[in-house]
Amino acid sequence: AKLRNKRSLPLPPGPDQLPFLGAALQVDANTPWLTYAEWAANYGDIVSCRFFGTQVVILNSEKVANDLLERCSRIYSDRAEVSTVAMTGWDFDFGFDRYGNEWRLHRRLFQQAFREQKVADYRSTQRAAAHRLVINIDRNPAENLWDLILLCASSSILSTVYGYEVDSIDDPLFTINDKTLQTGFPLLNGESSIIIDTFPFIKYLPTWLPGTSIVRDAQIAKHWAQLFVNFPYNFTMEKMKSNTEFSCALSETIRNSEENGQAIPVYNLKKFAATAFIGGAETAGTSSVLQTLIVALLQNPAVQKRAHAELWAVVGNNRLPTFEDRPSLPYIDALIREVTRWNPAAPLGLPHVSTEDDIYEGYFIPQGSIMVANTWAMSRNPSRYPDPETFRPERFLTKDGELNNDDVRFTFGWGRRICPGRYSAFAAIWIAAASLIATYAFERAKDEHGIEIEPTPQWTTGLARKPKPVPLRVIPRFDQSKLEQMVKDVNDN
Ligand code: HEM
Repeated sequence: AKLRNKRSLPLPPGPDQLPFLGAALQVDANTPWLTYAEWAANYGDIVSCRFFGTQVVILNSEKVANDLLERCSRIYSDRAEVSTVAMTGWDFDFGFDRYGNEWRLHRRLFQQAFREQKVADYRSTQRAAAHRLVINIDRNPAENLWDLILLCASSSILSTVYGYEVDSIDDPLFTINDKTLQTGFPLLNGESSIIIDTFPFIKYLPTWLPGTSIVRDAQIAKHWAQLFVNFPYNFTMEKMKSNTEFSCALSETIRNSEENGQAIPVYNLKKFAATAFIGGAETAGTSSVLQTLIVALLQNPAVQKRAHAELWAVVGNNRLPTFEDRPSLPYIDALIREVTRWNPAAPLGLPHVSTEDDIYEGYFIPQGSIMVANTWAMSRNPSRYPDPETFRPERFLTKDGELNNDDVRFTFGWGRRICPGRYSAFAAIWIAAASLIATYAFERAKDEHGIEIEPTPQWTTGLARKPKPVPLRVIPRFDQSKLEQMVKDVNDN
């Protein structure tokens, strides 16, 4: 009887539905978060709709997302079955795992390696990657900046996880990383998955038939995904054999588990490590935040000036910033928080799925609902962030210039699924940002008439939102030998 009562309650309000398609045609596929924000204005903080057969619930405020995904995390921590994930070999990423014991094991391994107290161990690695970035910028044309940032993010995480050192864009692992993202990522969106779910027989057709391009593309993506998982893993195994002192997050995990007498299967070890690699290198991660930072600096010269002035006052002109300077540089932290708020790297987070029927504020939320937290709408909440489109790091400072306690946690997800890489991510981003701003000025490019070109990037769409490269000029603040000397000084100390 109780169940019947529940089911007689209304679903949360939402837009009109078409038979079969539901509300699918009303959503702007490039910027769904904007459509959802419009619905929020019409229907409120919790909106329901159907896409094809699937029940979707969109959470537009931090309060509602907290009430459900955080406080009732026990029943809101599953993920959707996205058929293209396995087809592309991207099931190496446990972020896509269904809620259950296997996910729990991966999550536990990950948290041991990336918990808040542990990530201080990775500082020298993160610093080395940031220094390599500023040296590489000196030696490369400005057009390469986006690649060099990706290289910095990948090399930092590769060194942390696998003890693998990448120095240049020519490293084979950098190519594998790049190809994995380029071939896999476009197929992981809802559209490709819906095509396969709606017409599952496509999977079984010979790939030369027209209409099977998704299947063909998925085979290529899978090839790269397998290299992505196996190549660095095999590297670490070889190193561990030849050098008993060799240490990285993966080797530590293996040695700890052997000491506890609970050896972990290779499949799970590979997945734990590859998930850290993909999270650290790209998806929503470090590189897209740094690229967005560059766009923000170009668009807001006064912000760049203030950030550099703070660095100059604290660090001076004879050395590079280090993690020890961090407490004295609150504006740099405020700047990074503002970057993640202003253009959240994952505007709709990563959807959760509910595993039981539930009731919230008189509305029925059926089991199996896809729960989408609209991070974008939360970042535009005018009562918390007045004039939300304006880029203003001061939002995160108190009157006395200290960091306030808004740590933009909502940009990292919710409950049991909250991003477990967030401490490591913020540290890696911090040292890279401080090093970049201390050593270079980023200025707008000029056209042939000497007129500045507006730095308005195109943004990628899909799960992760990041800016495509913008034209710019990169002006060194030090000559090359001085820069190299300062890098050397840090390493010698
Ligand atoms: C600023 C950079 C980053 C942002 C904004 C970010 C954001 C997110 C978000 C929104 C989620 C989904 C959470 C949810 O389901 O509620 C997530 C999940 C995840 N992130 Fe991050 N992330 C970042 C960096 C990283 C890094 C550097 C790593 C790895 C070292 C990482 C590893 C993961 C993993 C493993 C998950 C899946 C967790 C699970 O499903 O249990 N992330 N991240």
